[in-house]
Formats: sequence, structure tokens, C-alpha cells
Amino acid sequence: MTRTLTIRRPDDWHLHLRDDAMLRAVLPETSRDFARAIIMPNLVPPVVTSSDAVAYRDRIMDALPQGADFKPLMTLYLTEDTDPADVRAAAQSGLITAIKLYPAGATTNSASGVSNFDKVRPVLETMAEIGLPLCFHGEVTDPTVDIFDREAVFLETKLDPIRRATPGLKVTLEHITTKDGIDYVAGASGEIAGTITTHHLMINRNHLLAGGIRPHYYCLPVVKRATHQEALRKAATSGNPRFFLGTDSAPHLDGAKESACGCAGCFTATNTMACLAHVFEEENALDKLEAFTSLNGPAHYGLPVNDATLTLTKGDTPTPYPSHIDTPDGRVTVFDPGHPLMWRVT
Ligand SMILES: NC(=O)N[C@@H](CC(=O)O)C(=O)O
Ligand SMILES: [Zn+2]
Ligand SMILES: [Zn+2]
Repeated sequence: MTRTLTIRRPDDWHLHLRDDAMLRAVLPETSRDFARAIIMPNLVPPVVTSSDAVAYRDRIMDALPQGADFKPLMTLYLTEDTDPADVRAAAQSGLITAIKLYPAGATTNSASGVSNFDKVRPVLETMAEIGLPLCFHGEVTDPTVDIFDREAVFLETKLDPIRRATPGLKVTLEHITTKDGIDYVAGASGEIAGTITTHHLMINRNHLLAGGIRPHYYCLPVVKRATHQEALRKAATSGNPRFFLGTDSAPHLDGAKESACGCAGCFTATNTMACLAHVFEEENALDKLEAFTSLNGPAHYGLPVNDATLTLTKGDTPTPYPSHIDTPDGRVTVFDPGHPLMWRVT
């Protein structure tokens, strides 16, 4: 039996495109299905100033396939030296959609992030004043905190105090991986939302670690136990406007992941919509897919929803998708949920 589902064209509210050859290889995987994406600024060196963002946006537009209908929504990487006046000008000109805060050392290319949160207070206050959202990688970096607890501890010791100290600051808690994060976002007062990745809806730490370590399932924040995965699935499929898709599709060359010290990141751009249709059908919530991928994000960011549509079809045979994409420097493995996907974008 064939089934079809037509939704407004989706957006990806958390995406890593990298640069140069990798950018050219991965961008078509996103621009095929997605109308817009919030582009993460964790390049080496990072996208810190408005002129960095202009140059990066131009490189992305230059790498777009002919005829693609895709708009990159740029961000700046918050450092302790970020100039509030530059942030204000970048926001007011429409160049940037958000500022990204990486606690220093929390994840891939986060060395220039924030250690002393007092130093970024003037920027946060400017953001609250002009309504510019802060996207937060929500993990503490204290080496004494267990890596599976770093998101929960962050909520209490960083996020909540910062939000209390900066009333009116609009926050996106990025890539939520715990029930704690879901409960915080669902219950908090003020303007807050959370993104959820494709892969955190499909795998838990057993998939990563039981029966062998699977480096292509390693990302940050690391996948948690099944009860947390369950909370993420319930939140994503609930229709609650505070939760929406941020794939966190984060390509690394296979050699960098299949290594004695492998990089964090899952590359899901290629098959995200097929994966999500699978999850939402399992949760009997296909009618909520559009809210998650196409409606709730624009509402949080104060942007219009897309006019174009995307149609998904469920066939009788597994959906073909490549196991990897090629770049001039090597392969990038595409996320494998571990079972066939029957939905496809048509
Ligand atoms: N999510 C990841 O595991 N990796 C991201 C960084 C990030 O989003 O934290 C990356 O840039 O590779
Ligand atoms: Zn992150
Ligand atoms: Zn990310």
C-alpha cells in the first residue's frame, strides 16, 4: 500500500556545512529537501565577526547547486571578545539569525568558546534588547562531571542562571538529548525552545556501545539511555511548538571518525526526512511531522513558514540512499538507522 504525506518544505535549525571541498560535497544533501538552515559557525577558524559571516555566506551561495532553492541563515560564534556593536549591526542588517554559544571545549572546534560567562554578559544583554536568539550547546565541560550527565548539570548550573540574569533573552537549547532537557524547555517561562536531532530520535547508547563501538553513532551530546530517547520521541511528536528539528548533521571524513580518538558528529542530511517519517509513523504521529520540521522553528525565530511543499511517499520496497558521499579528501558515511526506511521524498 502506498501512502503519501505532503507538508510545507522543512527547515533545518542546526546544521554543519563546513567549508571548501566538504561544503561542496554536503550542501546538495541539505538543499535538496530543506528551504533554510541555521548554519553553525564552528569552522577553523570560527565565524566570529560579521565580516566572517558575510564571507562564509558568500562561499555557501557559491557552492549551491544550480537552481537550488535554499537560504543559509547565518550565525556568529560567541567569544569572550565578541563586540556587542558588531552583533547589533549584523542582526539589524538581517545578516545573522542567531548567535551560537559553545562552552569552551564542549565539542568539535569549540576551543574559542566561552569559559567566563561574565565576559559575554554585555553581548547577551544586547541580544535580549534586540530580540536576537542565542543557540546554546548545552553541556558543561567540567572534567569531573560524567559525560552522560553534562547536559542535565548544564541546565541547572549554566542555562537557568543565565536566563534569570538576562530577562528577555530568547534561547534555543540545541540538540536536546535528555528527559531533563525536554522537561526544562517544556516547563520554563519566557522565550525558549529546543532542537532535537534526527539521530537522537533513532538511537540510544546501546546502539552506540552494545556489541561493538560504532563510531558513526558517536556525537555530542552523546546519545543517552533509552528512557531519554523515549522522552525525545514524545516531545518531537507532541506538536508542542517549543520543539523542532535541528538535524545537527555534522560531517567528518570517515578516517577522522574511525580512529583511536574519533570525532563527534553524525551525518544525517542525506536521509533525514525518510528517517523522521519512519519515527513519526512509529509514534502514530505523522500528522505532527509538519509542525516539527516546518512550522515550529519559523515561529520561534519569527520567520515566515515556507510556501513550497515536500511530499513523502511510503513504498513497499526499502528506500535507496547512498551509504556514503564522496569528497576529494575521502568518504563521509551517511547515518544508518540500522533498519530499512520505507518512506522517501518524492
Ligand atoms: N554534534 C557533534 O557531535 N558535532 C558537531 C559539534 C556540535 O554540534 O556540538 C560538529 O561540529 O562536528
Ligand atoms: Zn553542539
Ligand atoms: Zn552541531
